[in-house]
Amino acid sequence: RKRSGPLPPGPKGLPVIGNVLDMPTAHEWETFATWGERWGDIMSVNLLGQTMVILNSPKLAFDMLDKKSSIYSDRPTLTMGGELAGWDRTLALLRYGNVFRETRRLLSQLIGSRKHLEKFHGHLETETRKFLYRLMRHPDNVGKQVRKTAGAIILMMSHGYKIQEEDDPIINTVDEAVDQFSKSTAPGAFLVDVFPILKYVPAWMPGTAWKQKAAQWRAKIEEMCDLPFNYTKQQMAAGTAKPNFVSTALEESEGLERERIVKNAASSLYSGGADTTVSAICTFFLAMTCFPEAQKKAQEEIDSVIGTDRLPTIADRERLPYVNALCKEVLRWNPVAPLGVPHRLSEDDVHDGYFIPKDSIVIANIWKFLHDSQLYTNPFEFNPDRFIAQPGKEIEQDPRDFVFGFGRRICPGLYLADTSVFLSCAMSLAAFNISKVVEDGKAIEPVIEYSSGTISHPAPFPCSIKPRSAKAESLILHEYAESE
Ligand code: HEM
Repeated sequence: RKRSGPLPPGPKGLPVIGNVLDMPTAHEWETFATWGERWGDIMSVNLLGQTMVILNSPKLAFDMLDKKSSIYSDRPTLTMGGELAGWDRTLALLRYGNVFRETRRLLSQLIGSRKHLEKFHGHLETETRKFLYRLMRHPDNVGKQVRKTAGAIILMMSHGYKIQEEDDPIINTVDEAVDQFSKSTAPGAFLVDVFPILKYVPAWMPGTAWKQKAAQWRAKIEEMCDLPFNYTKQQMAAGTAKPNFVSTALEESEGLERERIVKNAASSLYSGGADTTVSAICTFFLAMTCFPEAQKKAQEEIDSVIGTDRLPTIADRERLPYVNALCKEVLRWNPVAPLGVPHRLSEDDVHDGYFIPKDSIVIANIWKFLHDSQLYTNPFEFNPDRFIAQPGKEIEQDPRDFVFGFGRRICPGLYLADTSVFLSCAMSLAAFNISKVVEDGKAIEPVIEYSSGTISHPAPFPCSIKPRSAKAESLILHEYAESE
């Protein structure tokens, strides 16, 4: 192909394999940020002939992925996670085209703006009150309670499904499937992603255990899509369905192709929404355990604005600037998707004098944007005050401009995510004191450690969660009884 400029700079690779051996295997965002210091904000690597462009500045991400989104909105094909395991039926890995556009249109009708979300405010508040109650009863497993709540919120909206308190079969299936997403799409975990031709190797050949794994994962993903969808169809047939995304979309239009699109769009809501929100809310609990000053300030604000006779609601949001700042800092400090999801360029482009060939994979290093000392003072500190107006100091950039990605691929669940994170943080702060676990008179310092992979989670950490007072405890019980 004729090049109309040089490729963006990057480390010199080896013949044929290019930079395959240079690629980091964990916390890639940190290595990419270090590379950026040497090679610049736009750089590229070559992986067996595949160009991968890494963007280390938000301006470039906006100029390319947002302003030129008509050509930067495809997704790369992932042989293991996408083609073989079957994640390519969900929106996050769907190729750019008509099915993609229709799926985005359907999701946008449901949750595409703050206005759309208003009709779910009551639902979100009720589920978050139940979350407080569950957490009070089982304070030793925050992650499990957060996950159950995210599932309860989304499955009601997507399929009109009310979860069972214990051992819900749909929650169990979708959680198992979602857990496989990061495993099956992890860069470099499977040789077949590097040499797609291997997918034709027969499954009986020795050394092909990964093929059986792909088949098992595929079966689980099918179950994840089918189980809740069949539930909704049965409810529709019996005339007992509560209005939900699937029933509304199927009433709008019929046919097998329509069913397929609606089924996959509905499971994209769960698979895209559950794990991400879970990571953000777990980060909140970790931050509150480690930074009691921020917690105290937020609680003082809630007490003075709302009092202690009720829990905060979405309507209180405007009046709680510090709690809002704290939520922004939760999204910034350790972002849920540090590298977003890779975009793919569908036509040759020239940007800032560099030639970017068609089919290049383009990665926005969101983690770097959020830890850039030109945008954030002491970026590694957890400091909600950076988002509060102070004399002589400008408010720092809203991390929500970055954390949800870019262009036509921007997260379709951003308003739902933003509202869920606010409610969980505000209500938990009003109800609980979150602190370090004390053993033999000594406070256990949590280790702040995050997993690699598309969705990054904090490693399990000890924390103590107790109602702030007897009054807070009876408020949690009362609000739970009301919501049931
Ligand atoms: C704090 C929570 C969340 C964060 C930080 C987050 C972040 C992201 C990011 C960075 C992307 C990739 C954007 C890009 O390619 O440029 C994305 C995509 C996506 N998100 Fe979210 N998300 C969150 C919550 C949610 C929720 C609640 C839902 C649904 C209910 C959702 C559904 C999706 C879907 C379906 C995609 C794929 C979009 C596409 O490929 O067109 N996300 N999200």
